[in-house]
Amino acid sequence: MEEETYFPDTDHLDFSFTSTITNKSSLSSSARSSFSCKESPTNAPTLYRHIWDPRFAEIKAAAALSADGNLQLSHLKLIRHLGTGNHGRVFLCQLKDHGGGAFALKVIDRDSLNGKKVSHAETEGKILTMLNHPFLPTLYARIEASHYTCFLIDFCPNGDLHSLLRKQPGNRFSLPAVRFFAAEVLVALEYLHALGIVYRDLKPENVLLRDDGHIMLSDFDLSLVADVFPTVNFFRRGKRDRSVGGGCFGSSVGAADDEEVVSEFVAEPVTAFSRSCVGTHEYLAPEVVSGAGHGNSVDWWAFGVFIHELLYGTTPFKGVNNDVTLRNIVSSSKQTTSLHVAEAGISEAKDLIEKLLVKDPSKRLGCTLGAQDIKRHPFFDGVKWALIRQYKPPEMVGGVVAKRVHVGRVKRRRWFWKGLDSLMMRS
Ligand SMILES: Nc1ncnc2c1ncn2[C@@H]1O[C@H](COP(=O)(O)OP(=O)(O)OP(=O)(O)O)[C@@H](O)[C@H]1O
Repeated sequence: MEEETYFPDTDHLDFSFTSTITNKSSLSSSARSSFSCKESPTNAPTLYRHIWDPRFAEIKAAAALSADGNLQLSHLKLIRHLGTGNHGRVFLCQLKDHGGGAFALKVIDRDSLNGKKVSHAETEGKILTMLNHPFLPTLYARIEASHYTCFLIDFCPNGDLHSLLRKQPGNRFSLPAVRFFAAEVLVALEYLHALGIVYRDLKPENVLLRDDGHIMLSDFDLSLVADVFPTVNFFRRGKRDRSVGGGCFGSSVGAADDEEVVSEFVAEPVTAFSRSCVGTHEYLAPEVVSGAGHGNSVDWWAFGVFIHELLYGTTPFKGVNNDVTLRNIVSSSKQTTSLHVAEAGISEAKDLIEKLLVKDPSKRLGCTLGAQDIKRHPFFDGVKWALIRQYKPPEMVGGVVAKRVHVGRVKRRRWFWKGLDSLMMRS
């Protein structure tokens, strides 16, 4: 790796956090909306983890004041509206009397949802309770109040990757920045798959940026929850790859002169199966478009489209309208981009994209051996996966700036749901 990349040697790692402030203009709903034709059934238990997280202590202190010991809407102060999605609105908020920490409150008005959307909202609630990962939202509380279901999660003050991409020269990120974001998304997808969750809606709009510039994947309403049957696989690798392989899940079990056999833990939701037509047109995998049925493979396809978009500023199959886009995705002709990027590492990036955008899911990188197979690709050479949380996020136009968000100074806005308003006032 070159010295200026965002994956420096351990000795030069910047362990300090980049404090940042909101990029307000980017907190709008996306132009490329997701769609779905079918949904997954689910329930939604509530559980809390991260007991070491001081925000849980603040929430516990606030909740202790209520009769039932649960956090109520009245414990929260809404600061401003952050955005509106298909299922509800998201607000910036903080606890009224305990500390100044910022949260995002996703408010779903159940009365306004039809059957399919109710199920999507339940799926999202179920998945949020399962997550415990730095690149995924933490569910601090689920609040049921009247016909509202509310999820209290981490606030991401730096907008989303799509908005940030549009601010860059040429609407594209530098290759080291692409590697940084792709690596973090890969780790998040690996974790989701290990839990049996097929994400199904990867796109830059759903990759939010935390205050420290690291990512948070959001929006799980289209996800599919399936069983995982972890396996241990054996494969041969060249000895030069030794530092890249299985990390804490892999170990070497045999060796030749220049090759060794390595065992590797693979946890992919390989039994996940759905015929639902869900996702965002430009990101749909061919098996989704053709209705042949799909599983975990769709996320690895979308990962290829995602890297392409970050690198070239456009998705590879985009047509003049959605129908043409879908035709391009399933057409047998090989898609190549005519866009030219001359940067060190571009041939590795192109190779990775090609291996992810293989139309046959059984031959697509990642579909059999999971994320580890993708981590081993030369595009990610030099990435120290175990230290990924410590890498310094890239500095770029319109990106994070060195100032921590202070919710107390954000101008308070009127919001529109009078019912919600009155619930917030009740003690
Ligand atoms: N945790 C968060 N921190 C900051 N802003 C957020 C957060 N979650 C959501 N937002 C903002 O609120 C908007 C609405 O988010 P939401 O998840 O409800 O819908 P969406 O991303 O548009 O997708 P969908 O409609 O498919 O659910 C997003 O576009 C984003 O800008």
